[in-house]
Amino acid sequence: MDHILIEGLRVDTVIGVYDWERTITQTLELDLTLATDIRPAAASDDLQLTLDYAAISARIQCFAEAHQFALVETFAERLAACLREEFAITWLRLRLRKPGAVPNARSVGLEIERGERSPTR
Ligand SMILES: Nc1nc2c(c(=O)[nH]1)N=C([C@H](O)[C@@H](O)CO)CN2
Repeated sequence: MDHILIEGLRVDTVIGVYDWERTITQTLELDLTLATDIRPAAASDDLQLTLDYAAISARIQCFAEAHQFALVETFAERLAACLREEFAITWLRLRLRKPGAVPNARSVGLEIERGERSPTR
């Protein structure tokens, strides 16, 4: 299976469990791996036949602006569901980081995988 990658996508959103976090926006950093078969697009040189990483990135920006979750877990789960509904994504891996959330940690966040992987060809 082939993968389309989106790495280091930074989005601003209201997110956090504490009162002070409800009054500000914070930046989340996302890495996505999106399973697809790139061969039809490659054979025809046609964007319509693949996952448009620009359109997906724009949708993620829009999603972040439209929601105000407490937990990064909720953000990740709901975003994964949204992307799978709106794009032809059979499987995805989403890594999400919340920089600066824990002062002495280089990074905190999570990684999820959703959907079914097609058999390896
Ligand atoms: N597993 C999680 N732990 C914590 C979260 C979270 O979303 N998932 N959030 C916080 C706070 O909002 C933190 O980011 C603020 O410093 C704490 N733990």
